[in-house]
Amino acid sequence: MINQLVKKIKETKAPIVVGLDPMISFIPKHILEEAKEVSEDPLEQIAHGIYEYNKGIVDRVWDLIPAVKPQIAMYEQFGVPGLVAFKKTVDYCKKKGLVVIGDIKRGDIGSTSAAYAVGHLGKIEWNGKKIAPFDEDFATVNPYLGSDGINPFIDICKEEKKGIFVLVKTSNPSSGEFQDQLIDGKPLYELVGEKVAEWGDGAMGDDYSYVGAVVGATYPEMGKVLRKIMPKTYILVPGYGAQGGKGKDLVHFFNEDGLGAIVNSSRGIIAAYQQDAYKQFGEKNYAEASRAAVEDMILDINQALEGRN
Ligand SMILES: O=c1ccn([C@@H]2O[C@H](COP(=O)(O)O)[C@@H](O)[C@H]2O)c(=O)[nH]1
Repeated sequence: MINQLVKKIKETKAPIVVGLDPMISFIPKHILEEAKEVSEDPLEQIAHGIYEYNKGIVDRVWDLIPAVKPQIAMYEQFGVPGLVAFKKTVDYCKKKGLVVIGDIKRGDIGSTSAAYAVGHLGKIEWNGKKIAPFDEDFATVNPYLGSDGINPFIDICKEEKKGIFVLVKTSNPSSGEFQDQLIDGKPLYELVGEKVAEWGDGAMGDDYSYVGAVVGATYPEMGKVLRKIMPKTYILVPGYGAQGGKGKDLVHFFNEDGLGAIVNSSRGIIAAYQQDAYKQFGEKNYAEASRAAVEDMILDINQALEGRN
């Protein structure tokens, strides 16, 4: 799947991911009103609204982008109907030819990690049939439990040609509390980066590894260091837009050939119609506003990359 992701990034010339992190306050009124007709159950109404809202955005941006990143928490909060909306979103995006990164941030003791890996990236066997439960192409993984927690994901990635992005340096303000702690003079995120490169060596695609890394756009200097430590690792870079990251901060996350990183924006794209810059589109045309925001993001990042040469 890493090969497909790289191919799609080259085709679209868009090293970006649209984060599908729906919140009720983002969903236009006309969609929520319509959702009330489909069920008596409030959770099912919300889940229906989420799916229709996502579909509207995906229909207007799929041709511009290589990948989407649905954040499972935004669906899980609405219980089983929410998870059904997550799965329907994954399937719809894949039907549109998009690479799907499930932002699930899992990781546990080996046996439990194996179950997470099967559920999200692998297949179960039942009555002689193989069934892929959630079937994302990539999943985000938390490395805090060490190799035991990561290896089951890597095994499934090799079997299914899928991939993971391991949290290395996260974008949030307090990420340094643990991740920047020095161990024998080295920050923990560097040690994790070294381990990601090592895990990745055993799981190579054509040019990049199935084992990627998450490094926040809000820490560009650390991104520069980590790029060098993990030359064959694709870096998923959240923190653009709503968290303050800008194209000019991100050039060092990329390799010289302009590959090696893919930048996520969620709220900045899917709720663009609520922002001053795109308010003129209006609520009904929310998806058009998202398309304009995607075009602006691609331009911002590509101009920054061209400017460094
Ligand atoms: O370090 C990290 C890891 C993951 N995320 C996730 O990315 C999106 C960001 O959303 P925005 O609306 O673009 O801020 C969200 O799903 C986070 O859980 C991250 O932000 N930082």
